[in-house]
Amino acid sequence: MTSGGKKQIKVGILGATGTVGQRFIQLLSAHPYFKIHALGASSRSAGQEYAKATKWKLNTPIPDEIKTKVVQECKPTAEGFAECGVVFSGLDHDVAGDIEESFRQSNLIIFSNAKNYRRDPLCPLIVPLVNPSHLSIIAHQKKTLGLEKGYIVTNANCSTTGLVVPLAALEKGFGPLKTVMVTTLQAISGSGYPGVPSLDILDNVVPHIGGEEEKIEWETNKILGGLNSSNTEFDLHVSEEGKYGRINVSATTTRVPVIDGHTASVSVKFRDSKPTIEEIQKAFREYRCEAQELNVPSAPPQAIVLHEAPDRPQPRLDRDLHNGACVSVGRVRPCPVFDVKFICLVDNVRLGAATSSIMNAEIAVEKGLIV
Ligand SMILES: NC(=O)C1=CN([C@@H]2O[C@H](COP(=O)(O)OP(=O)(O)OC[C@H]3O[C@@H](n4cnc5c(N)ncnc54)[C@H](OP(=O)(O)O)[C@@H]3O)[C@@H](O)[C@H]2O)C=CC1
Ligand SMILES: N[C@@H](CC(=O)OP(=O)(O)O)C(=O)O
Repeated sequence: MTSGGKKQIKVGILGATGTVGQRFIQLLSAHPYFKIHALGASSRSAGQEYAKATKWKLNTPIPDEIKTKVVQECKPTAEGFAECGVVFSGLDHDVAGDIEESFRQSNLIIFSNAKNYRRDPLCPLIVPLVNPSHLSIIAHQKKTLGLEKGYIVTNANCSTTGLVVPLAALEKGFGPLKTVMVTTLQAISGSGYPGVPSLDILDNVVPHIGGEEEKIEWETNKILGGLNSSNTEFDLHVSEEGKYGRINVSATTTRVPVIDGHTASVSVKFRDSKPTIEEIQKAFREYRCEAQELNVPSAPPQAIVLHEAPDRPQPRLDRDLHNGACVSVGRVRPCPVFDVKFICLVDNVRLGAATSSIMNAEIAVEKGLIV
């Protein structure tokens, strides 16, 4: 089948019944490059029609052609997966490691939301509005593992995703950063379904999300860092020549009674420069990235939407901008301790998860890594 003159690639979705899986289905149900071919979830869901297996929570209906599709077990040999040109994973991290590896070993291409392979030295950790150049390590991943076709690409933790886009704009405009302090206010949907009990989150703020702070502190440096000249090793933001060093990132993460949309309060110190607030606002406004240059279908017209009003961004008002594929930034102001501080907002299930995986795969198609 073709769409817009291009042959559509059959795709599978692992964890198709979950919070991220549902977004995959919504976003892929009318996609110009990809056509949903196989759905996988746990043995609790396998063998059932999708509409019966899932607790659909989105405000658009389950696409008709998906409703009656039978959910498979997450095995590369299960019906449909072998023909898939890409397999998207929204699997729980407890099971993602082994399942994604079994798909890779079967020479399938995985774009994963789970944390399991983000720190793997062979796997790119890609925020599509920041570092798709890291896809260049794929040849090395396949060669090292002796695989002709299979590989794994990961996308970042959802809060990290919202943070690194404005940080990338700052580094692009004014050179390396030295220190970042970030405090998040994270939506309930970030913990999947059914997630945080209502008696814990209503009328409350929970000042702890297990493992989240360490992920933000570590992932930021892999994403904003580079690859060596032979495309075989990530520098984790430490350049050989000493031009830049690891960014010190300190994160505090909290859960708040918002359904979708992670907000973060960020303070930044530059390593060498001292731009004005107007120059920083201009850098945010004018930030452009490779996904936009390649004009892939999910790339937002603006990677960063800069809000002028003093009470924006807000999750309820701003998370749907550009179909949840951009980062909103506002309240850019001087920081009396560091150099600048601002607020950012990301839709945690779209750009923070499913949209990033899809955009990464679109970029991989454009780079000839998926055929
Ligand atoms: N929600 C978010 O904002 C974000 C989530 N992520 C990551 O994405 C992944 C999915 O998260 P989310 O959608 O929120 O989680 P959910 O809990 O909502 O969904 C989990 C999915 O994993 C499946 N699953 C669970 N156990 C097994 C198993 N043993 N074998 C096969 N499938 C299994 C579930 O199937 P079943 O319905 O049959 O139980 C379900 O489809 C996680 O790794 C998460 O960390 C990343 C960024 C943001
Ligand atoms: N921990 C995130 C969501 C998530 O699953 O993150 P990760 O993919 O990094 O495990 C949240 O609670 O909002």
